[in-house]
Amino acid sequence: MTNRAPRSPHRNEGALQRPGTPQGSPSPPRPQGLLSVIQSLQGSPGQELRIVLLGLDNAGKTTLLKRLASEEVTTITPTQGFNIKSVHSHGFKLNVWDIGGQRSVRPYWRKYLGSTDLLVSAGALPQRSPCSRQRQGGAAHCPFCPPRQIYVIDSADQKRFEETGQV
Ligand SMILES: Nc1nc2c(ncn2[C@@H]2O[C@H](COP(=O)(O)OP(=O)(O)OP(=O)(O)O)[C@@H](O)[C@H]2O)c(=O)[nH]1
Ligand SMILES: [Mg+2]
Repeated sequence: MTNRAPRSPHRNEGALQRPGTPQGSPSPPRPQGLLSVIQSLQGSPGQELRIVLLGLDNAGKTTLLKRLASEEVTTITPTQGFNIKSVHSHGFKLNVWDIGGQRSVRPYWRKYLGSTDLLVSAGALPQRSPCSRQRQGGAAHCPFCPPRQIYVIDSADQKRFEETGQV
């Protein structure tokens, strides 16, 4: 049994900010959920998409992955490396990579980010992480992993996950 740190405050830290939203200004109404973003992506033949879940430890990535795969979420331990699941949803084959967020794993994040269709950021990413610059303005492109879309999970998403189990 692994001792977990208390829930970290970073779960929702910055999560209300969409990419490029200036700090301090009110968030604009969120026009679409994660499913809508997935549906907006034109996948390869067979509508196969590579989705990477990235975020600090304890942000809820593995929980989200399990919910996507309609699995029980009672036994969740910190992810040491990564988990991958293929989920069929709404005509898409979603290859979802859940990357561990602990500090010891973060140096390896960029190795998982090549050819990514959709990066789902669970809460704020550290300033020096591969994709953090994209979230801060949209102009600077990460040389390692230009995903086609970035979606930042916000508190409304968290609430919806908890209440309905839907993305
Ligand atoms: N209240 C609440 N708790 C959640 C939610 N999602 C996950 N949790 C809990 O938060 C804890 C951490 O969730 P994980 O899914 O393991 O977090 P993670 O981002 O995968 O963490 P690492 O694998 O360490 O990077 C678990 O105890 C979950 O039950 C959520 O939406 N709401
Ligand atoms: Mg995990």
